[in-house]
Amino acid sequence: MSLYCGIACRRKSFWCYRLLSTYVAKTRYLFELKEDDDACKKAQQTGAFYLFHSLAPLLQKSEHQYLPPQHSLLELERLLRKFGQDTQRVEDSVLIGCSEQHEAWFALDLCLNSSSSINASLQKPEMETELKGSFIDLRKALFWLNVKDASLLSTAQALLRWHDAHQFCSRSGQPTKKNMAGSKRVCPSNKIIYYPQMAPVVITLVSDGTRCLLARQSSFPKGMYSALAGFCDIGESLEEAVRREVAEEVGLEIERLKFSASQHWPFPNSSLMIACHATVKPGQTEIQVNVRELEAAAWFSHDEVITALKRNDPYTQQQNEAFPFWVPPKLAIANQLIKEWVEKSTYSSLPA
Ligand SMILES: NC(=O)C1=CN([C@@H]2O[C@H](COP(=O)(O)OP(=O)(O)OC[C@H]3O[C@@H](n4cnc5c(N)ncnc54)[C@H](OP(=O)(O)O)[C@@H]3O)[C@@H](O)[C@H]2O)C=CC1
Ligand SMILES: [Mg+2]
Repeated sequence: MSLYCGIACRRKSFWCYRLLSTYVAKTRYLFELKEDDDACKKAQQTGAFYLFHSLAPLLQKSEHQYLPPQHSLLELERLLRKFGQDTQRVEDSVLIGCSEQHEAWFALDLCLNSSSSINASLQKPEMETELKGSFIDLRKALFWLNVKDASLLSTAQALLRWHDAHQFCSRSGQPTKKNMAGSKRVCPSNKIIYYPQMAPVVITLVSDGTRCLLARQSSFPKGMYSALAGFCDIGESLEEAVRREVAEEVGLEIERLKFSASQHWPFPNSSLMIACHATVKPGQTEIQVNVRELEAAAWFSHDEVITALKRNDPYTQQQNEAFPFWVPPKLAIANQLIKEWVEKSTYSSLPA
């Protein structure tokens, strides 16, 4: 009897998928592909591949949107041959999800980890012509992609980057070997298993009751302000990390904290963003910017924030000299926090 669902029908697969809900069946199928290299290799035969070049996803423009094209295994092998690469490179691909019909989705970077990466790098324009698309920086692409594709490509980029950066065992110095799905790497000499990692990051929208606090780093695109964010230190709870980050960055003490949501964020090295709302102690609103961390921080009114939320796609708006105040794109959790604050302030200002 199956350990997981009590169904006595283990055959070739781990479980009898027929008897499970669509979501559970999909989850169990992905689990099987991660655990079983043969099942994963088999899934590649009927799977779909998303292509990257130096971590930039391939996108095609169609009417008013950008879409990441899918390639079958046969098409991918033809392309690899055409680009002078070994078809064995398919095994460098990573599993990133599957459809409800169990078509497995993989991602492969045509440049990273290629034995001829210099050639692959030079060939980029030829590849783009052949593929009828462009490899676009993911930070920019996030403005143009729908939620589903953005999430899939973010996972893919994070996983491809992790594999590229973890090719050697930190104990033995020997090359590590990826499993077929790319859910782990193993050192053949000492059997140490390495799993892809995410760094926990807190992101907090601080409010004084009528205004919210937004800040910018010098590395942000011009005019963009976001909620305060910071990596959790070893040994800290989520609450301690938020309290410390707010004190460190803007010199304020927070009073109340409320969890909002979380999000995987692929930049710079895969973070788990944990988003919260916080309030400061009454009357204690004087900001002291830590200039080693931030370029500027300020309180913004409800109306200013509403105007900023309406300014989307600043990459196409930066035509003139002046850069208006704007906030991170819809797909960033900072945007969600800011929207929640605006909605809450709007409702609370309505007469009872
Ligand atoms: N999705 C969203 O809505 C948003 C996401 N973010 C993300 O949040 C993250 C954290 O924000 P940020 O304000 O930069 O963080 P911090 O305020 O913690 O400052 C970053 C500094 O912390 C150091 N650091 C400590 N631990 C790590 C680690 N595990 N990885 C990388 N750097 C570390 C780095 O120092 P050094 O560089 O000297 O090594 C870096 O300069 C960013 O990666 C950003 O992309 C931010 C805002 C919005
Ligand atoms: Mg910070």
